[in-house]
Amino acid sequence: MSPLHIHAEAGDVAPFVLLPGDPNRARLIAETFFEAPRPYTTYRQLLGFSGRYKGLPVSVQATGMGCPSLAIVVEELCQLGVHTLVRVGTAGIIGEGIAPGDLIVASASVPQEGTTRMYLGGDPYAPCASFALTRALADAAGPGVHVGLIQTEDAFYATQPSGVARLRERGVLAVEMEASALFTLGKLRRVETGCVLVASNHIGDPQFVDPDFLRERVLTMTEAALEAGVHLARQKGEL
Ligand SMILES: O=P(O)(O)O[C@H]1O[C@H](CO)[C@@H](O)[C@H]1O
Ligand SMILES: O=c1cc[nH]c(=O)[nH]1
Repeated sequence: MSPLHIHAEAGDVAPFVLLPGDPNRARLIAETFFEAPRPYTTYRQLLGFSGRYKGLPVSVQATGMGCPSLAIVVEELCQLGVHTLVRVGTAGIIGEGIAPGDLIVASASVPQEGTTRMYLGGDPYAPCASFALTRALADAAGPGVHVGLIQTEDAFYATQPSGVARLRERGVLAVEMEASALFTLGKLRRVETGCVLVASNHIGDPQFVDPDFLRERVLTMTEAALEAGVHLARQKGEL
């Protein structure tokens, strides 16, 4: 039976899934990288596509913006039998030395959001990504990648330039809106999770980087995520 929001059956979705927030990015990824891409869900514009990359069965599934939407999508993907979930997102720059377009692999994320709090009944927790997947993402992203702590937030416009120094002092590299709930659900549902991001703006910038440049960097990020999946599948003898 199909879950409530991801209108798909077991077998429609590959065990390895990329998770962009933006549905147009999901389509771009499927059309650019997948052999024989096929859509499996369009409900609420949470677009999902499956195909193959270098022989590896892969899917890309839009999560929408924010942890509540991501959590619905991740729960339902778990019901459909996935084992690895990689967020491929965009993020605002906090860390020194990070430039627009740079890639960031999140090893953990400060859960400045209500979804993780609700799952854990308010208990303190440290949402972190799966180690082997994170290492594979960092290796595939190559020289210049930033690896470390990020922060996940509910309110895009609440973080202002005046708040950057405080987060920077704590070692936060970037802010975005989904990773901590993904990492938390990964632990709760026993699936592997990782996150790679493109730095899309400085905090407080009235605009994101140039759309053509962002598109090019999104494709570079996505290729790294897919290569990490291929690497891990080969390591496990699945490819
Ligand atoms: O580009 P995506 O993956 O949507 O990620 C970032 O962009 C959105 C905000 O513009 C939020 O979802 C944030 O996490
Ligand atoms: O959450 C986000 C995502 C991109 N850029 C930001 O400034 N914040």
